[in-house]
Amino acid sequence: MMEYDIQIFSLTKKFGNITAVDNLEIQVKKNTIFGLVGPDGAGKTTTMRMLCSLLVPDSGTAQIGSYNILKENEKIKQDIGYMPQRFSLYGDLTVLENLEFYSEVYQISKKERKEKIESLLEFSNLTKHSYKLADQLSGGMKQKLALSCNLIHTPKYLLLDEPTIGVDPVARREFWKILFELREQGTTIFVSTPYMDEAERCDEVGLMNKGRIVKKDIPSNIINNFDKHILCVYSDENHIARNLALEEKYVMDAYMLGEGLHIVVDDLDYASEKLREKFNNKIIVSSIKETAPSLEDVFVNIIKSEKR
Ligand SMILES: Nc1ncnc2c1ncn2[C@@H]1O[C@H](COP(=O)(O)OP(=O)(O)OP(=O)(O)O)[C@@H](O)[C@H]1O
Repeated sequence: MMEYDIQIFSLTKKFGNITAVDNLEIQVKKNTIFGLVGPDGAGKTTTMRMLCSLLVPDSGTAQIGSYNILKENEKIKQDIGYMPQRFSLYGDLTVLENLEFYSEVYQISKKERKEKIESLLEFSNLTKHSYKLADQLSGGMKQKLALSCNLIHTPKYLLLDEPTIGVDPVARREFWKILFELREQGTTIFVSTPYMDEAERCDEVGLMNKGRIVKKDIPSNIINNFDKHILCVYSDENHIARNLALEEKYVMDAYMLGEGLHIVVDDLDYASEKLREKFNNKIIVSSIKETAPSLEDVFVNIIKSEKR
């Protein structure tokens, strides 16, 4: 039996002189969640559109299950659920009517339809909202309905393009609970996300930049293999602290993350002593100490070092 459900081989797509996807190679194991993260314009959407045969690559190919995206594009569509960034729900139709509409699109037989819709409503906690108009749902509920519409034909592979963008953290967590359940049921999920807490929940995560994967591993490995130290500074004037830090040769980078200023260094003891001296009399520092790197720290550093 094949170990991988999604295999991408040297996939490339150009738009004029922009190489949106550049010789991309990714393998996604069966029954796992693969997370794609990266700055705007990295090529995530273009990759997904090629994977579900909505866009023809310039070169390279991909295999989804036993299907090749170039040769069996119609068959692939039956096995894939693809939720684009702007998935269209019909706002003036109810939750139930939206699901009925998509059952029609996917030609689900009348017999199967009722049962499938009921189970999806249940699954996504929308049963008691089924007579609400889609327009009247909260952002989180809209996304759950959109996901349900994409599950109506019981796809084996799910491609989700930033499915929780703009959704509040509690609703995002609930959305991810559904993804975990789908994984339990045997679905392989390829999801892009701008949120690092979501990236950390994936079995494997790929950082994409300028059309290429620049880092790919299980999230804990990415964090543990980071070979620099992070000093976290809390002060009354974080932007001044940042500018002062950036003047120093031994400081590789400094940026705000959450409430604190993160300063990237090689030699922790040397840097913290030097920085204390530098900040002294200029700003009030309430704390300066090492903090464990997060996935976001690692990614910020990789993307910045690529720019340099
Ligand atoms: N149809 C198109 N015509 C021309 N250029 C395009 C087209 N689609 C994408 N691009 C360009 O290709 C690059 C990759 O875009 P893509 O949308 O795949 O990135 P992304 O990582 O999904 O970013 P975002 O998170 O902002 O959607 C960008 O430079 C974009 O401007």
